[in-house]
Formats: sequence, C-alpha cells, structure tokens
Amino acid sequence: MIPAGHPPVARPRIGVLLINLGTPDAPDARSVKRYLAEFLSDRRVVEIPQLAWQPILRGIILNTRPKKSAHAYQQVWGEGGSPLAAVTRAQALALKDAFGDGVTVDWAMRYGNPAIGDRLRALKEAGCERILLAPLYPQYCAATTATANDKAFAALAAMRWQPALRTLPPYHDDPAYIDALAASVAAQVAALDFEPDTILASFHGMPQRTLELGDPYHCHCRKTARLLGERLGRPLTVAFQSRFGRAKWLEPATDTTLEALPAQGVRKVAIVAPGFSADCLETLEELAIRGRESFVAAGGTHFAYLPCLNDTPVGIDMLRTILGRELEGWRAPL
Ligand SMILES: C=CC1=C(C)c2cc3[nH]c(cc4nc(cc5[nH]c(cc1n2)c(C)c5CCC(=O)O)C(CCC(=O)O)=C4C)c(C)c3C=C
Ligand SMILES: [Fe+2]
Ligand SMILES: [Fe+2]
Repeated sequence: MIPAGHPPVARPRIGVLLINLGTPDAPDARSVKRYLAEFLSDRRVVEIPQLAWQPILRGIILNTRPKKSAHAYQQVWGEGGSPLAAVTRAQALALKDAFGDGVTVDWAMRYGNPAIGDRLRALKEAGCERILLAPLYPQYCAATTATANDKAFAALAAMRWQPALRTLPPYHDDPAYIDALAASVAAQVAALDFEPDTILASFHGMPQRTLELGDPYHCHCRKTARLLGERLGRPLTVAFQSRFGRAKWLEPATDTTLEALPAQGVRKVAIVAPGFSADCLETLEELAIRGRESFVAAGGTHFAYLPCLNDTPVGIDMLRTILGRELEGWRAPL
C-alpha cells in the first residue's frame, strides 16, 4: 500500500573532495624528481611553449632542483609524512565529523598521491552521486584552482555514468575566512613574548605576466590582506614568496622584504601565510626557517612564524561554513 502524503525519498549520498597542490611521496631526490616532473610539466603552471620548456626542465631543472628540494623537505618531514599531506588528511577527518551522516569527505592532491582521479572513482563507488570539489585555495589562480578542477573533469570524461559536480569558488574575501584568519592571528600574536613592529602577510608568488594575462590571483591576495588588516585594526605588510625561474614575479618579494625591514627600523616581525590552507614546505621551510635566518642576519631581533589555520577548531569551523554553503540544496529536505 502506498502511504499517504509524500513517499520517503532516498537522499543521494554526497561526496566532498578536498584538494591541495601535491607533495612528493618521500623526502628523497628520486621522489621529488617524479613530483616536480609532473608539477612543472603542467601547462597551467609554466605558461611557456612546451617545445621550449621541456628541454630546460629535463636538461637542467630536474637534474639540479630535486636534490636541493629533497634537503628542504627533510627539514619539515614529520611522522605523518609531508606536512601538506598530513594536514589535508586531518582536515578531511575533522570535516567528516562536522558534516555527519550522508556526507563522505575525502582528500586528494593535484600532483602525486592520493590522485584526484582515484579518489573521485572511490567516492563514486561509495555511492556518491553528487560531489563537491574543494580546491583549498582561498585566492583563485589558474595554476592552482583551475588545474585541480581540470584534473577532476578529465577523470569524469572517462566515466559513462558521471556524478554531478560542484566546485568551490574562491573565498579570499569571505567573512568566515577573514574572521577565522583574524582570530587565529590575534590569538597567536597575543601569545608572543614580544610586540611585532609589523605583521608580514606572505602569499605564494606567480609570474607578473600571469597577472597581465588576466589572472585574478594578485587582486585576491591584496583584498585578503586589506580585509585582514582592517579586521585586526592594523595594516599588514604584503609580500610574495617562492620565486621560481628568471622571469619577473609578483613584487615585493618576501625574502628581499625581510632583508630590508631591519634597516627601516622594523626589527620585530610576525609572519602569516593567509593563502596557504595548510602548512607545507613553503611556509615551514621557506618562511619559518630560511625567512628567520635572513631576517636575523639583516639585523632583526624578534621573529615569529604564525602557523596556518590547518585543522585547528577555528579553521575547521570556517571550512564547514564555506563548504557547507556549497552543499545547500543537495542537503536540504527534498
Ligand atoms: C613554477 C611556477 C610555480 C607557480 C606559478 C606556483 C604557484 C603557486 N603555488 C602554490 C602553492 C604551493 N606551491 C608549493 C611548492 C612549489 N611551488 C613551485 C612552483 C610554482 N608554484 C615549486 C617548484 C614547488 C616545489 C617545491 C620546490 O621545489 O621548491 C607548495 C608546497 C608543496 C609541498 O609539498 O609542501 C604549495 C602549497 C600557490 C598557492 C600558487 C599560486 C600562485
Ligand atoms: Fe608553488
Ligand atoms: Fe619554495
């Protein structure tokens, strides 16, 4: 007999796939070489013709950089492996609890493991008919956000029966993100045994040409820094790190800024990296280790690196709000 009123409707299972950049499987030159070969062959990342680029990549870069980068990775590698992977895994676990039944949360890396295609297929096999792709980059950049989505779309291109997809938009000016950053920075600065003369917000850099070609990344970073400064009640010093290759990158550069600050009377600095949702090589080695060394060598007296939101309660609460919003309509009663 058919019951009166609306029959119960089975809710489709929802999948959430957290995506970050990628990292080597181990901190040795061989693993780093494999990872860099995949990463630096991505046309979204290095935007020069492959015919000109591949000989430079294969002939020079992949023969010199892996050893140097492996040494850097060794300094930050932990019990859970690469910090980027360990933190992303922890974020997925925490969000699983936050979303509760009906939502499966998994994680993947754009380069290396776990691969986006593998995890998407696993979500589908687990019964997820609707999947939110969440590249965890607050500021949109084709070299990060777009290439993560491209990789997922390529995996779907090989499926006869595709799940429905949504993608997480950039959240560089989302009040939930700015509030979470401000709460984290304020608490960490209050816990320092010195009062910083400035707070330096360091974002990952990219070629200046990419900005000129219309990528919104630079504007997104500037807006995040302005809103965060307003929320903290003090303007931030902004700089861009991790320059790669000989082309002009976004300026000012974090390393030269750190070297110049003491001569300008700024001897106590706290650094935050608002563009990174997880601590990684670029924050833990480049900022917290090498940044400190160059600042102190230039005459700085006090230096603090303030960790990212990672899987802290305030960070997870922010992700639950921002990702949860994208699930609306999928999770609402039918
Ligand atoms: C070659 C050009 C690069 C562009 C453009 C770029 C953009 C970009 N990257 C991130 C976030 C991360 N990058 C990380 C590492 C890393 N990035 C580049 C190069 C470019 N990045 C290289 C060569 C490396 C590898 C490390 C090294 O050999 O120095 C990481 C950390 C990875 C880890 O394992 O911890 C992150 C995260 C953003 C947000 C971005 C946008 C402009
Ligand atoms: Fe990078
Ligand atoms: Fe770097």
